[in-house]
Amino acid sequence: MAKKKTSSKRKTTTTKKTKTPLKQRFKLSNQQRVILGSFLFFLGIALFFAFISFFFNWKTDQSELSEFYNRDISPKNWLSKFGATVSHFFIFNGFGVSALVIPVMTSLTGVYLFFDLNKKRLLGFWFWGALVMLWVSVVLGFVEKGGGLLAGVVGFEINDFLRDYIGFIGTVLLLAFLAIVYIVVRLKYTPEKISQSLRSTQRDTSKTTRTSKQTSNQKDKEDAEPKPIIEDTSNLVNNKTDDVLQEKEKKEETKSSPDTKEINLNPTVNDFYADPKNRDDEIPEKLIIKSEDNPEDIEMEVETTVEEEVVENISAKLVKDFGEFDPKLELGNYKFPTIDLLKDYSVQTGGITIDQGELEENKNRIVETLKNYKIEIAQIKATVGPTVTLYEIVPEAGIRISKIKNLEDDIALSLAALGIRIIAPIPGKGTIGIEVPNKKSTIVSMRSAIASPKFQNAEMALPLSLGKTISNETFVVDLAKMPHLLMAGATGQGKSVGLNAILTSLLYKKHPAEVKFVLVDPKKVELTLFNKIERHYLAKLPDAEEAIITDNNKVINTLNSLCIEMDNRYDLLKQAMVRNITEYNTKFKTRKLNPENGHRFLPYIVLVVDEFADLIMTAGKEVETPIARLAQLARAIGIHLIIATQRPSVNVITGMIKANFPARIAFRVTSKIDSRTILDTGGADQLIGRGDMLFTQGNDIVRIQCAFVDTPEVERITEYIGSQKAYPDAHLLPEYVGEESGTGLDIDKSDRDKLFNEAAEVIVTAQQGSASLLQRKLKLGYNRAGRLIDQLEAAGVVGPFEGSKARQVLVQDLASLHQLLDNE
Ligand SMILES: Nc1ncnc2c1ncn2[C@@H]1O[C@H](COP(=O)(O)OP(=O)(O)OP(=O)(O)O)[C@@H](O)[C@H]1O
Repeated sequence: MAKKKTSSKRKTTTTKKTKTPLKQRFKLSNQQRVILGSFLFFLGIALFFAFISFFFNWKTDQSELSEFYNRDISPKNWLSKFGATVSHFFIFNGFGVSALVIPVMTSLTGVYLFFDLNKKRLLGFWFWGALVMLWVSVVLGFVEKGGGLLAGVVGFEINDFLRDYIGFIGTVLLLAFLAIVYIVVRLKYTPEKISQSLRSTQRDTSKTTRTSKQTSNQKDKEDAEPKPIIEDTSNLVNNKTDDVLQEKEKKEETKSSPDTKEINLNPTVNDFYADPKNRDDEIPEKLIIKSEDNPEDIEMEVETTVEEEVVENISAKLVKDFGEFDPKLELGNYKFPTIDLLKDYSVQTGGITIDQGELEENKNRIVETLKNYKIEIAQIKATVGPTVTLYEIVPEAGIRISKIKNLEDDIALSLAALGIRIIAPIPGKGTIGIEVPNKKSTIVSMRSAIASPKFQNAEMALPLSLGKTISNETFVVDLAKMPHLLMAGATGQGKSVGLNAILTSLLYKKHPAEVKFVLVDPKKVELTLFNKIERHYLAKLPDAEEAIITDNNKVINTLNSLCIEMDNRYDLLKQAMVRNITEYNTKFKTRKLNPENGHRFLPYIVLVVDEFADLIMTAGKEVETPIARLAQLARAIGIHLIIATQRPSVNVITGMIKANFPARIAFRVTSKIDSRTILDTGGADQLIGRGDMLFTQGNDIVRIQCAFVDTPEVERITEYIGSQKAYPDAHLLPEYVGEESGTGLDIDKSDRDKLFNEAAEVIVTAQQGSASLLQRKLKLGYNRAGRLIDQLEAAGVVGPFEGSKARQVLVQDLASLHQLLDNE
């Protein structure tokens, strides 16, 4: 038993193993194909001549067949002994006259192999050819007496056999039946088609007599339909009708094979136009439409155009083979932080409680205060938020809103409460809003902000869950749309918590492959917790030890490096012919961009600067320029800036910065002026602090209670992420060689880099003096490219360093460059 089992097992494995190699073994190389093809073609011709001459010489040659090895005897067959023997075998002993099919098929096989045409079609030819040959020889068996030239032995014997068993009539009927089967299956002729074709032939003949124009004999054959007729001048003329039908039948198969051209014998005009559309991989064909109904018989020549082969085909194939590129694959097992890492503060504070007494009291005070100013109220409505309650007032008819607006400060004073803000009117509504702080404020936990469906279902590039609005709705915005955010607020009002809330939002929603943070923390303590996720989420300069930047000098390098990254990304976008990072990444994911050409998946980069004022004070323009440049240009390529400052004074938030940061968050500030600097309007000075903030994205101002995330929570999250498998290093930004690291202009000619001349040519040709260009073109590291640029400067090819801008190229063209270098 056991033995049997093993043997059967072995059997199955061997068959499995041999299946593919066998197929491969029969796969001919191009050379072999051409050789075998031409051999078969000529063999077919030889056989044809041998067969033909056999009909004349068979009697004399037959007696000499037994003397095959005797060289003195030479048969009369045109192909001598070979011809006589083979013909005798196929014609006399085989199929008689119909054996002529064999040389035809042999030559045809040669042609198919030579041109590497559709093999399935060829097999069809062989199959039907063999059947026709057999059928004809059996039919000829009726007239053959005792085997011979007409039916051959095979035909005669089969005929004889059939007659013995089913008689003469039976044999005739059987053969007739087989003929019908052939016509229907192979030629696809039905009685209607035949009669139609007959009718059209009649009409055609009468027309031919009427007009002497139509003389082509071929037309009769082809005009199978009274509908518009398509004549494929390149193909059809020489095709037999059955070839054509065969092709139609195999339409599906031939579509994929560029060597066959299909034609519909029974086409409608739609078919005609649809066909070329579907076949973008074919050679152009000239088609002529002749309209039967048109008495003048106008010929229209239609040239089908060939669509260029598009790159998409390759990418589609790549996507089919490997699937879409998944940037997350490297950290495929990465787990997003869980919601339970965040604290639920509602347990502590008990959520928002509506104190009816407080509401009533406030209402009365508002009504009374307004009465003092002779403002009658028609209606009042309260919305209780986490920190403030909004009283919406509809004044009596005839009271001008501007009057209330002017009395804003007096009303606030009369209500005698800190944090009162009057919105007159509430945008989009005809009402006036008075925000009064709640006696007992509620903490909006980051947990609730993250868990809210609004955030969870947000389909945004960089969703931020900032907190809750006055009507208790979670406020979610897309940083990518802002596209940069300016944050200001006096010390202790919730800025750092706000930054943490922003970073936490992104950590909960974005995979490490999708977003990278560049963190600048001059205070050195606020963002240190994020060090733990350096190899997951942070980006840094190649030579930086710590990813979080605390040193102001390094900030300048990082900002300039980001500018280089921005330029590089723009170059990539340009090459990919897309307008923004989303389109670029989509194209990259669908494998339409080749990584070998420098293309890569681009993660979003979020630059967070805590304490911008400090930076501006110490570095001034050096910081302002790259920041402004990034703010102006970086939106399309996925670099977004979040800048926080304690001092929203005009020398910190300059006009240039302000103009490029339409989205702003204001925590409580100490003066109306500060509020104006940050928001362009008052209001931030009337906030109550502790995360109470105003957010604007250019138009409306929304009051939000910022989500609260405490240090231990951030620590838990960063630990959770940090303990998982990470990338080998933080995301590396392009190297930036600052001014101070330049080697000066006294570079010795003999110290020049080997690639100096090549680099000079690249720079002069592109008329762009940038190290990153050299990096890309000559595939260099940034340091070497930087050195080359310095040497080029020393040689007078490029101008001096101009901050983040590319250096000026001082040589106009290659001829001047060569002249310059030769004269050195
Ligand atoms: N959203 C909030 N909800 C509740 N309390 C908050 C919120 N934000 C801040 N606070 C409270 O205010 C305190 C100070 O906040 P935070 O450290 O963010 O201020 P800051 O503006 O960054 O101050 P500094 O500029 O001095 O660093 C926190 O410790 C916290 O108690």
